[in-house]
Amino acid sequence: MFFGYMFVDVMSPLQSLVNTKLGWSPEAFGYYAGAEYMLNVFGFLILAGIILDKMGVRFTGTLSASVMFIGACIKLYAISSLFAGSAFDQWLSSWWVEMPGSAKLAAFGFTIFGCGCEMAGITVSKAIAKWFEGKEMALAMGVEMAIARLGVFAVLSLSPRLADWMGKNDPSVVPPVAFCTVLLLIGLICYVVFTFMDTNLDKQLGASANGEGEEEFKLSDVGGLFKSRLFWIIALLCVLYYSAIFPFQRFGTNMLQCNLHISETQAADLLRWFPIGALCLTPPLGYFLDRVGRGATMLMIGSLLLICCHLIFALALPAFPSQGLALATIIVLGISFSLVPAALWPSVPKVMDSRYLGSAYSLIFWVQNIGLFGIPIIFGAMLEASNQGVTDPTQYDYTNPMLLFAGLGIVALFFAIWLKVLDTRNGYGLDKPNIKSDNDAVRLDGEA
Ligand SMILES: NCCCC[C@H](NC(=O)[C@@H](N)CC(=O)O)C(=O)O
Repeated sequence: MFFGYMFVDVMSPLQSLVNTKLGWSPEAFGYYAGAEYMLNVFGFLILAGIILDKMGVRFTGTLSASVMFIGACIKLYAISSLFAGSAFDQWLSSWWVEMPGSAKLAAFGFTIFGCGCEMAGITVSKAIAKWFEGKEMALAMGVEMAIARLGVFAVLSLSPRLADWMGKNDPSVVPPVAFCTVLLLIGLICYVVFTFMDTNLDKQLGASANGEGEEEFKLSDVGGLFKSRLFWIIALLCVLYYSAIFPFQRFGTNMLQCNLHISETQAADLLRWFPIGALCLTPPLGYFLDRVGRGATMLMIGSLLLICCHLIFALALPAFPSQGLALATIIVLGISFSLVPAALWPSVPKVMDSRYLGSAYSLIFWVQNIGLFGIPIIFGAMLEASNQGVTDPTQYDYTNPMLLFAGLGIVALFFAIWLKVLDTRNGYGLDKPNIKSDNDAVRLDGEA
């Protein structure tokens, strides 16, 4: 997940470079960014859930890491000089001309990568549930997410610098993307190593031949989930919250550059503190959740902080272009980005039957992906509409698109409050600790 998240955001700090070098408009960049989720939105994630439940974490993880690598290779080719000016490029550029050929092919590669990455996301959640059942599951998920955030931090730091690899006078998008593609290959090898460890775990547990697939995926469970009010509250909270987070990560560098009138590298250096805040806080919050609880409250506070931060970016930062204000807001947004993920993902097993937990995760990811696909496109279009006639990509006005993020946060807060009310009324235990008694622990020490 570390290398996967690096690849997801490798182009985020390079928006203006991509604009000048490859001719991608903000709208084209928005389409490219949304492409990661396209096939997932059109049902791939549901299929991924079925594959995961049928084939288990070893097969699905290896498959997803391979798909991520293949998608990355396509994207690398799309932005390279090998593709530029080729007959394929000319043909791709000849239709839907607002979207250059390189952007179309890169978006296609990103779509393939996105299928692998999201499949890996649900597989990792299921693997953690398998390895840490009855133990510190929230802490384990928190550490996994922290490692992923470290990847975002690393890539925001490295990407602009790698772009200058050939010299500051001739920056290029190719070195950072090539670097992250190689990392994905290393990630695939790491997962293959994990499959041997997982086989050993099954042997230790005396599990059946493949030790997996206990939770059969039933289509009727999907129907049941769609009829569940609780499922929709969680899924909608998830999509609204994350739609104001991940797309922000992608456009944030340019937003800071435009508001603060600083270089791309300086802006990326500021933005990288956002995942760092989340990196530091998500594991301790997972630990807290395992032992003390307060998951539903954390979801409310996290949504509230999100709204405040995006309102500051939209309204206060253009009026008071201070790096200090930007940094403080980024850090608070990082705190919000710890509270909600730390509480959200371990809450799902509390309210969903373990029989269809894998399917529940994949369906929540699916609903979430619809937002992650659509919002960057809407955001890019709003940015373009608010900046008619602006040709310099460092002079955009980000007020309206940032207000969109704040609006998403307001609706997310509404769902967080609703969840808290239902939890108080029906006693789902979302505010209760995960670990009831250390004596209940199973799996790692093999004792029931
Ligand atoms: N094991 C993964 C838990 C979910 C982590 C969560 N990621 C997502 O929700 C992804 N579907 C989003 C994406 O890949 O863009 C996170 O907080 O990072």
